[in-house]
Amino acid sequence: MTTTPPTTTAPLPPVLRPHRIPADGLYEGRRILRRTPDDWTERPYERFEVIPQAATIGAEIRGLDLSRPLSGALRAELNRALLEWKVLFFRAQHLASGEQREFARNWGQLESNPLLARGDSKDVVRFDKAAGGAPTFENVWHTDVTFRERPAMGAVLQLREVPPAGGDTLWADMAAAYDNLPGQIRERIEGARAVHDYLPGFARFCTAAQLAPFQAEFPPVEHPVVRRHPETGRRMLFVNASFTTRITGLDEAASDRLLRLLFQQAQVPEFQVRWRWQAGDIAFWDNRATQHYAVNDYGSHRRVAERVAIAGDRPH
Ligand SMILES: O=C(O)CCC(=O)C(=O)O
Ligand SMILES: [Fe+2]
Repeated sequence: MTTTPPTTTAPLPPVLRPHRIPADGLYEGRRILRRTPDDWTERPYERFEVIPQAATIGAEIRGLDLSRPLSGALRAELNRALLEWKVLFFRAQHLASGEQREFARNWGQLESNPLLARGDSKDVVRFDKAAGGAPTFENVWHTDVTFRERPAMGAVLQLREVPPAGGDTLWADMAAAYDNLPGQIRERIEGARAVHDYLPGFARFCTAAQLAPFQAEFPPVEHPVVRRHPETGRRMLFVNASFTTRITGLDEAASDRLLRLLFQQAQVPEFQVRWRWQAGDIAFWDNRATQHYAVNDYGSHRRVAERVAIAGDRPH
């Protein structure tokens, strides 16, 4: 008598479904992007190659030289990829600072950063601890500048110098984090608001004297705990361990309990992508839909990163 080995027909959980990459190397948009409530479109990308790095977040884009001006069509196609993948990676671009700013300008005004910018350009933040530059937000998950009323829409980061090993960056998908919350928690946070404040996040790197001048410019602000993406309409978890200090209307203990649970949800490995940098690589992320974390595992080696951030709108 022959026995058939047991098989399972159960589908993989949604966040782990593999993407189909056809033999010609062009990714055919398997997933469907919701553009407007009545228009569900599925189109492959036409102008570049998209190599997914994880099921829902992160794609390497091949075949583009970002130092060249973008046509409207190419910008639109890249924006569609950004909305779908939330962080795009481009190898070996080696952009001059001006080129990096020009690329980012295709998405809007650059945001000046009085807290972190050093040197003459107020919109380029250079992370280089060895040279006394801005601290990186290592070991803290965060969405950039949520202590502003209008946090950045996105950011373009280039690694100028990489350590011999380590120094990766992780990004996490806040739509997946929201979608995978238990229903009763989703109900509980619907309509909830939370306070965001730069002080606790920066106090880990800066002295009180360095931070004091910015208190008037950046008073604590309130944002919704769940924000709707302005372009896709998707709901996303919008609290982060670096800047979110309190759920409005809850006492401190209840707020801490709920925030801890939400921070933990935002840090689930299945919602993440990890990029191993080479010098000259660019990462372009949708700051409305993600959090990120720079891994501090390279000892005393040098790692130099430069970032420009694109101005965003008020979360709703
Ligand atoms: O250095 C990194 O990998 C990321 C630093 C960071 O948090 C940022 O550029 O916003
Ligand atoms: Fe950041």
